[in-house]
Amino acid sequence: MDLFDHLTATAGSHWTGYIDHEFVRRMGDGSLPAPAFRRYLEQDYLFLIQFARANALAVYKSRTLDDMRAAHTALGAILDVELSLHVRLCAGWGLSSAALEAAEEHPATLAYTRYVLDCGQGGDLLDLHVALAPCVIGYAVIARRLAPSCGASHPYRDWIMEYAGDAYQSVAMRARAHLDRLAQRHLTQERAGELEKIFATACRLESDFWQMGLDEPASHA
Ligand SMILES: Cc1ncc(CO)c(N)n1
Repeated sequence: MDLFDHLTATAGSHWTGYIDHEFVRRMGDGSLPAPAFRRYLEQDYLFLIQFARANALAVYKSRTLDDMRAAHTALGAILDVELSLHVRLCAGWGLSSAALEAAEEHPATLAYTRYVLDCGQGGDLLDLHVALAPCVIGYAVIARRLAPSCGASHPYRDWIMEYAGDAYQSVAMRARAHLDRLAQRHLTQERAGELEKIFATACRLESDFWQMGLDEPASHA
């Protein structure tokens, strides 16, 4: 069992509530209303910007070149791949770059992103990577579960295939392996409880992020 398996097991319903959230299920069966998805896409653009900052913080917090390179690679993947794909996906859903730039952060976006940044600022690199694990690795798990039921005309195919595709899956696998290397160096019995709490909190905040899409669908477009 690696650290990620341990964290998902101890997070229990916080983890399953996140990966099995109604938003995810309805995205999977195609019944998610388009305005809910648009709201999610708009806020996820703002999320990704803060997520890039969190990875930049991981570069800064690194004490070894291996850690620094791992965070730098993740930062590059967000800035050069994920954000460009996201902006293109948004355009396909009627959200222009101007609309994305004018969007304001929803409290659920603020809460989640600043929580992750605070874990990194107040803690060390392991705290930060544990706070990031539900995002990076969680999305790979979610998309892999949705992919088999995703036919050619599925409305959310582009999103599902982006995260289920080899490029993203290997980013997530590398993050998972790196998390385990960090744990081997820094995880002590005394720290375990605190890290489990960080992971479970991040899962709850991811669930709130899905819920925001359902509760506050985009009014425009
Ligand atoms: C809210 C959220 N969590 C994780 C990811 C994966 O990068 C994302 N794009 N958005």
